[in-house]
Amino acid sequence: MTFTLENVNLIYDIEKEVQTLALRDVNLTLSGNKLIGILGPSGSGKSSLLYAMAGLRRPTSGNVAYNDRTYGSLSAPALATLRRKEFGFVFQRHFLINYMTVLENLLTPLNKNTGPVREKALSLLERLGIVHAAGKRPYQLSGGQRQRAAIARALMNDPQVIFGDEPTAALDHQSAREVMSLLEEYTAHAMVIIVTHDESILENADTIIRIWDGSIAEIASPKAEGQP
Ligand SMILES: Nc1ncnc2c1ncn2[C@@H]1O[C@H](COP(=O)(O)OP(=O)(O)OP(=O)(O)O)[C@@H](O)[C@H]1O
Repeated sequence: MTFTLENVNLIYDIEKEVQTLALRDVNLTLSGNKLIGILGPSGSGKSSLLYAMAGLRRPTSGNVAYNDRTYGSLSAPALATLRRKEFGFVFQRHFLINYMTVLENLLTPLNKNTGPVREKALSLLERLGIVHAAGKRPYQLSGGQRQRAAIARALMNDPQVIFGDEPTAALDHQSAREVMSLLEEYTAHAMVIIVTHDESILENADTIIRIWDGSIAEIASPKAEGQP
């Protein structure tokens, strides 16, 4: 899979007196099953970049394309279908539904409760080490367990790309490391893009994009640079 961003600008509150230029003339190409980190200070535009790539925010100008599909030429329902089929999302807050069990939370996005879908959900929970919690409600889990459940839910549709917006921010160091290991493991199947303030969770990243005041300040490939 490949993302191509061309001259992307994103202005919030364009109709208001005070506007924010969150992305400034961003040009970027990303491809392959890699762990990609987006780093930068608070307010620098990290989430805006992630949401523009995920098709959750339309840029004010410029183009974003995923493979051969340019978002600007897709209708809102077509873009929503693309997101549902190809992308998985993990946020800082888990957004699990508290009155449903963990298993039901995994089944809900697919809207199916057939045998094979249940099997898949259970096997994901098994892989993520929380199958014993399948019948529990999210509020009965620890923060780390809830985040694993959120990752399992994001993996239910076999996404080609996983977008994580500060997925470890609410976790202690040990849980954050475990969640990152799971996401790193998933790069065998998909591109994983993580927004974070915390550079330490990106120690195994293939690519690190540093963003500053809405512009890309640097794109580094730490692993490649570390090789002789
Ligand atoms: N919905 C919105 N409406 C208006 N301004 C917004 C909106 N979302 C973000 N902004 C502004 O756009 C700029 C970039 O925000 P963004 O959330 O992309 O930054 P960030 O680097 O992810 O920040 P943080 O690390 O604090 O989450 C900031 O100045 C922010 O105040």
